[in-house]
Amino acid sequence: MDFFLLWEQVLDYINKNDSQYYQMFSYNVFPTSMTDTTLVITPNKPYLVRWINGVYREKLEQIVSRIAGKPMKVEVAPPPDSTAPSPQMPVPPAQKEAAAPSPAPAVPLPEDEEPLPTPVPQPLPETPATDPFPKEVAPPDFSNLKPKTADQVTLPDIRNYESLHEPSLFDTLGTTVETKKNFQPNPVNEEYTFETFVHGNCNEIAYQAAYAVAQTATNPNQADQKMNPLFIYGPSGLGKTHLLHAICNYIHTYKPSLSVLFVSSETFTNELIDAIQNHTMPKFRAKYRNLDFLLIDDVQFFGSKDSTKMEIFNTFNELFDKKKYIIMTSDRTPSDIDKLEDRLQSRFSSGLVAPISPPDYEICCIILQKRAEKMGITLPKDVVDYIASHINTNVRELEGAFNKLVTFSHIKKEPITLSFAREALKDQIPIESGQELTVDFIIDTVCKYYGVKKEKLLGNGRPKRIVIPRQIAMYLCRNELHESYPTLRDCFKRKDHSTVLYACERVENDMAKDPQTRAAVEAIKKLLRNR
Ligand SMILES: Nc1ncnc2c1ncn2[C@@H]1O[C@H](COP(=O)(O)OP(=O)(O)OP(=O)(O)O)[C@@H](O)[C@H]1O
Repeated sequence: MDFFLLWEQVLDYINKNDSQYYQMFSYNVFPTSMTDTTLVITPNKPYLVRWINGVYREKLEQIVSRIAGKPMKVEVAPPPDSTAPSPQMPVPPAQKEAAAPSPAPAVPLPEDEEPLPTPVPQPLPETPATDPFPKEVAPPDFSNLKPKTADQVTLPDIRNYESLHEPSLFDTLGTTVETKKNFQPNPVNEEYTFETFVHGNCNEIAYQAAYAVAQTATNPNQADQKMNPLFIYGPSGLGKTHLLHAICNYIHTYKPSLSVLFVSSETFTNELIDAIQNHTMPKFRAKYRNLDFLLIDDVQFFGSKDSTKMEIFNTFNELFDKKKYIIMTSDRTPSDIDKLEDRLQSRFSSGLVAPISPPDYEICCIILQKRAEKMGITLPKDVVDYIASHINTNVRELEGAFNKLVTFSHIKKEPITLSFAREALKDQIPIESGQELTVDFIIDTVCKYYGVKKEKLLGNGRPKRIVIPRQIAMYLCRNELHESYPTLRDCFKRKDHSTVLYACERVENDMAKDPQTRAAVEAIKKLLRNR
């Protein structure tokens, strides 16, 4: 069978049976080749490779094998250009008091891509048609929405640097956290909303899904049980807990009458043990089983707690039966949680499993700029670039670096410049790391990337395959090293510094218009960073 036809049938199967994933597969994943035993598929987003391998590959193999009528493997190949980012500025949900916004789709719809043709419907014999997710779901319409007014500018209290760090959400372990309506004090952080969450490739599915789930509070008719439970996973400091807070805040704003409970797995476990010891299980059950939304942070810890597993399972079943939502976060996929028994693993995976990956450079820049904007601080572009290009695996660390910089600048009464930032952040970003970044190193890297000879790049030849790398090398030297135009004129053996100036402007323009140039520059920057 032709692999396109096979893939169409796979999509059709997913549409009927796992419709929460249908859009993601049909818009973002493409079959690329097939042998007798293996179908190779390629997602157009690098994070989907990890997601499919971690969450859905086994299931895909079963589906493909059934359609092909023989055992088949599925191989997930990375997209040809895994470096091209396309982040979006955060789009806030409505601020309207009365009318709540319309629901978001479970997964993002890339603006620049047309949907594939509808798959040929050839259902597998033993697959009952289930309540399919609408095929033509438009992306959320945020066009008439405005961001929240920026808070009053408050400079941090420089006497207490630690207080500048966002409180670690692990600090709340052991405390039951509930929306304002039910408990005092209210530990749900009102700052953590969908509007303050910057989303892009690295977290789009999780963001959209969390937003869609929150919206079911105001649109119960739109509730899609295919997203229940919602399981958000990813490494530390990437905004999983932020999204849980955002859901709580959203419901509190638009539907405060609903009962929402937000706990860490630790709290759940402690309360359960307490209830067993004090013979108060009925009270415990009444608390956990009469909710509209249960949000549990860090469920990876359930794996090691034997005593809780049965209770979790029963709690889940009861909430599911009542069609109440459960949203969980974890640092790994359900199948990677050690010692989590099969039935819990499959419960956790039975809705939408949404990944969050480390942010790319652009997302880090936006987060920094938003933080600065909120504090009324102007952060020079080269400082944003410096921090974002060095600290981009953990948003908590990124924010820590920003807070430290602001504090130091306040204490020393000095403006934030690149050299000030280098000095202030030398513990986080060691200056001596790896090879020194120099004009020569940048030129060598660009030459290597494009496969051109250094003497050609520094020569006077004008073929396009030399001019483009030459201009990109000039742009990178200017942006990464902040060398002056006359210095760069000499380094590049040009007669006039306006050649360098023109090159920098040209590359900047091309990057804005042409994704290929943008991707190339990002790829080279990555090479420079990993030197
Ligand atoms: N995409 C984002 N946009 C804005 N802020 C973010 C984003 N991602 C993370 N943050 C911020 O980073 C900090 C850490 O996020 P959070 O605590 O939600 O991470 P986490 O993934 O739950 O980490 P952990 O697994 O360690 O609990 C918070 O201050 C959060 O607001």
